[in-house]
Amino acid sequence: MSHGWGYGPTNGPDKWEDDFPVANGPRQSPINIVPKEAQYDSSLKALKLRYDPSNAKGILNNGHSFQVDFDDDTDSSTLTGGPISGTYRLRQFHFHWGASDDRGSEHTVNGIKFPCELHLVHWNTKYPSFGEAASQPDGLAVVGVFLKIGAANPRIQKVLDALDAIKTKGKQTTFANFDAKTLLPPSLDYWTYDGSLTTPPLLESVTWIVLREPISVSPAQMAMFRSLLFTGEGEAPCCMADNYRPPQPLKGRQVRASFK
Ligand SMILES: CCCCNCC(=O)NCCc1ccc(S(N)(=O)=O)cc1
Ligand SMILES: [Zn+2]
Repeated sequence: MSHGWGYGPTNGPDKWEDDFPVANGPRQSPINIVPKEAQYDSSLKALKLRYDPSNAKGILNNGHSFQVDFDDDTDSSTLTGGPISGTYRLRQFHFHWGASDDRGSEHTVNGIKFPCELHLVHWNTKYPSFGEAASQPDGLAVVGVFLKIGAANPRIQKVLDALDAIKTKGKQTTFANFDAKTLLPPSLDYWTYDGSLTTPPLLESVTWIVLREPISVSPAQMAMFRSLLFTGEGEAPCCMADNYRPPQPLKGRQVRASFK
């Protein structure tokens, strides 16, 4: 691919294998989750998410999505329990969404697409850094949360209010004192499976933990996501939307459920 990867007709998910052959690997993400085929595993522990709001650092338009970055120099914002062993540190969260409310999520449930999906990205502290962990089979753990259309979500609004300052690719601004735990639904019931990054480099290093219960977002809030641009300042503007990879072949993987 001569130009960088993206989500357009010439550089989108169907073209990623040109530069990233692992795109056709054995543990690619996302997947379609079929609850009836997920196996309840009583040995799965409850998720333990302990996030320190003071670790929030900044918010960045990276040209593919926007992400809120956290200070991951200490164990003050961590994920433990669930399907993982050891301690994983929160590095960033970001979203994937559609140009209309009928699509946008990466994982699907019984083939159903949600308008948006939140990813909270954590890395295994048995490795020295995120970059190191990202290349290990047990290096990353991403918590996925579906967003469904409903009442406006006051917890997301603080994030959305910052988007005006990062409209174009490469823009970032400070984003302090945010408790990512407030983005989680009441229930932490989850499905889990071994997968990958859903964007290049598509590394097969992610233990996926997808929450069963969605959180709400209003149509007006979805419009704010779509006000961002894929493009940089001074370029012909292209609205940031449909930044999702479609479900990938399961290739024999088992999806486990933490709930009956
Ligand atoms: C200093 C290290 C820089 C690493 N930069 C390169 C890199 O590995 N970036 C990967 C970033 C990423 C991509 C996709 C997801 S998702 N959508 O699967 O949750 C999560 C995180
Ligand atoms: Zn993601």
